[in-house]
Amino acid sequence: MGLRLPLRRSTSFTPDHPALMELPGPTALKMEANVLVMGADNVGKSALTVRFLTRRFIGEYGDMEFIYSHNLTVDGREILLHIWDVPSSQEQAEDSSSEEKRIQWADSFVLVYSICDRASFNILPLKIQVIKAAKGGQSQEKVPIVIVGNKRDLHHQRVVSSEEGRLLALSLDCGFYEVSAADAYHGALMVFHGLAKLIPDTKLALKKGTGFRGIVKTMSAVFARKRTDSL
Ligand SMILES: Nc1nc2c(ncn2[C@@H]2O[C@H](COP(=O)(O)OP(=O)(O)OP(=O)(O)O)[C@@H](O)[C@H]2O)c(=O)[nH]1
Repeated sequence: MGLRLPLRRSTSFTPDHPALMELPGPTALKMEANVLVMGADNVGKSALTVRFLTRRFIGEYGDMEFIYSHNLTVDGREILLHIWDVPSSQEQAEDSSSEEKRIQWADSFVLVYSICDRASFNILPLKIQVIKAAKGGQSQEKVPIVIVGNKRDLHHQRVVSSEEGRLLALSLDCGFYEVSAADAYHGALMVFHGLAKLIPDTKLALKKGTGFRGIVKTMSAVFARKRTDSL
């Protein structure tokens, strides 16, 4: 099977939440960060991402893989987020080294589960352990991770309580949000805004090579070995 690089899309963003109305002053810092959206299949990773980027919920998202670039202003810092949403079908077709390389690419992580799907919640501790092992190493610096319980609108099908989600996040030192990508935009906004707040300036440093060319280069590195294997 041929391998393809994720397409890159840019979106513009005008905050409308009062907390986000802080316009950057002339000395505002411009920074970049890579965000990896992870979780089990069908939990709403694409719905959450697309809701944040476009404010819309379109229902079905297919299997397209994108890196989206999107500006967000947080605490006077203008941050260009590069958000990589990996369809689970893609993940399942890969070996674990691809996931490891994506984790290395990312500075911060959104881990999504569905409140109606216990298994999607149960896999999170292991995923977070893998992320922390790969990113944390010997460093004491906290890895920016938010856990998101999605599909909050389906309360009659709920099998994971809010308390369980909150406790897991607390025990793993992560942010926590419960949202419905289907119902509202602000939950999705709060997820990415909250994540951006967790990213320290040291990780947001103006990194050469995180622009498009850098991403393509990184993606090429991620898939180079597989492409070679498939030749
Ligand atoms: N009721 C409800 N349905 C949702 C919500 N978010 C997503 N969905 C639905 O759940 C299904 C899966 O959503 P996706 O965004 O494609 O999920 P995904 O995690 O990206 O899925 P994969 O492609 O398997 O990785 C779709 O039918 C969505 O319409 C939500 O908040 N509420």
